[in-house]
Amino acid sequence: MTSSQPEQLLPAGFDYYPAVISLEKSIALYDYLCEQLEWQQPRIQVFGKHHLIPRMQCFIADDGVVYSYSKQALNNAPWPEPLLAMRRRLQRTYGYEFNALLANWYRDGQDKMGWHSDDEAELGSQPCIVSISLGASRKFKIKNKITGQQHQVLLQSGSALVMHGGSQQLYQHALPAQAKVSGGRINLTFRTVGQASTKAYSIGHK
Ligand SMILES: O=C(O)CCC(=O)C(=O)O
Ligand SMILES: [Fe+2]
Repeated sequence: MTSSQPEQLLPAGFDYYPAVISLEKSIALYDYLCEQLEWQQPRIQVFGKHHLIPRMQCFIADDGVVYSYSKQALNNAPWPEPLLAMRRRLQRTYGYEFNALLANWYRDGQDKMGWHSDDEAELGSQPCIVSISLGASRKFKIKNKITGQQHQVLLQSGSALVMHGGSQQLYQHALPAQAKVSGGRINLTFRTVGQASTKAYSIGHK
């Protein structure tokens, strides 16, 4: 795990590290997680209509961590050993303790995530979220909530994007569809979720 300076010029609170895992390991982990995680595709309600979310997901968390998705509590999946090892490395590198991990699987370029901030109360006011990318490279967009100014970074396999400080208060982010991308991508977002709150994390994650 590198502790060198982040590469691309992004707004304060977004740090991109292109190669925290070797390409070979990142692809091996992608294949392992595709097969081993219990992927789900929950429904959400947007403007009164029910939709399947446009990606697969799996929520992994310590016992006692409560997470709801559109008012339905999700079961916490257990940590597979390779992700426990990764959590230990990330905790050492970034100095945060993570008790939860939302894994997103974008099966191809049609799968996506809409504009949102990870600003729910149970994440705290200035959360640190470490986002690891495995598989196909995808564009990640960042938008200033007040000025609308946008930034973009290509998230490559084996990279880490660390969101911290005011990144959720001041900006939204999204993973747009990219019709020409045929390969799949898994994204691992390590988080610290408050133990006491039962508020939904993912409302608005269209
Ligand atoms: O797939 C990504 O890189 C973004 C995931 C994300 O924003 C989230 O899980 O909240
Ligand atoms: Fe997010």
